[in-house]
Amino acid sequence: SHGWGYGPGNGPDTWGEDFPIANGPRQSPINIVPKDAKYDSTLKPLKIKYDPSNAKGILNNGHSFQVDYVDDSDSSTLTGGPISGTYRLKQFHFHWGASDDRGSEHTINGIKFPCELHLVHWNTKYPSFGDAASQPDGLAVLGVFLKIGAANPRLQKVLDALDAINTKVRTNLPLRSMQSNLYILETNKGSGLTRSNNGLLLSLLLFYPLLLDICRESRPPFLTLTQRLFFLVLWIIGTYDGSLTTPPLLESVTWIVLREPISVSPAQMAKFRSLLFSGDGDAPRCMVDNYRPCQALKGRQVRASFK
Ligand SMILES: NS(=O)(=O)c1ccc(C(=O)NCc2ccccc2F)cc1
Ligand SMILES: [Zn+2]
Repeated sequence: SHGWGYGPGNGPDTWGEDFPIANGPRQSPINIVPKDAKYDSTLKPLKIKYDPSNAKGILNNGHSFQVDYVDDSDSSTLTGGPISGTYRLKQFHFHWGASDDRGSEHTINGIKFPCELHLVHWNTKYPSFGDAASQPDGLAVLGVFLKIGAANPRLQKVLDALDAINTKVRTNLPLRSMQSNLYILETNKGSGLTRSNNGLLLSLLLFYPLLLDICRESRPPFLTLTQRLFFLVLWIIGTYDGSLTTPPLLESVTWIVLREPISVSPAQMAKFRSLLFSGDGDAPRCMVDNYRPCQALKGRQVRASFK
């Protein structure tokens, strides 16, 4: 039988046949309406710690491409925000459209972004990702929107590796040339950094890509004093209890969607779209529109970390 996918015969509308949870009470993605999100002052600062040496391999799994991480230690973790305990980074991947008017899974006031990055973490109170994936508090996925703008040099390193995984491959390719440099960044919420200090916040956002510096060949430059002084504030536009957005659609994800998008250039989007759903030897099918449409909220509360 043909597996699930995003085509006419096996797309999101057919997933409920093999995965009845597709119509469950906490499915993802959703449309986020900021004015309906509840400001939650108890949300702690999000602490993101990513370690350069953990990037393991890059893989085209026939639905997206993902960069897998070694997750046998707490060297790349997510804590704070709405979650309690420590969640380990397992992999990150993307969803994108055939054109810039669509591609993201979550939407904001119905607006679609051309691409959405998912950083997938699992709760270390469980022995493995597979165990955590079936628990209501097992996973936490950080969702970051990409918007069309200047080319993102950090993203480019990942995209350069795509030539080697143009078609669905089974094994992880070594990422020798893609040692990632991700920084230990404390975020803080209330230290006088209000929305009014736009200047400071704006300059902070210049450092923002550091967080998502998903790979850089050179040795990480030592953070300058000013960088140390900068606390990165990550505004959460919506956090809610949801699910995996692809089969098995397990309802085990605490979603944390960030407000600030990162940039991607049209040429870089073309690179995403050069990937194939198909495997070697199959008729080539461009990997585009690999996003699930928004699902019903079913009474869920969406919380935000800012007014
Ligand atoms: N788009 S997303 O919501 O961020 C998402 C994240 C991870 C998966 C995944 O790991 N699937 C395989 C899988 C699922 C359950 C158990 C083991 C697995 F390998 C699927 C979707
Ligand atoms: Zn995803």
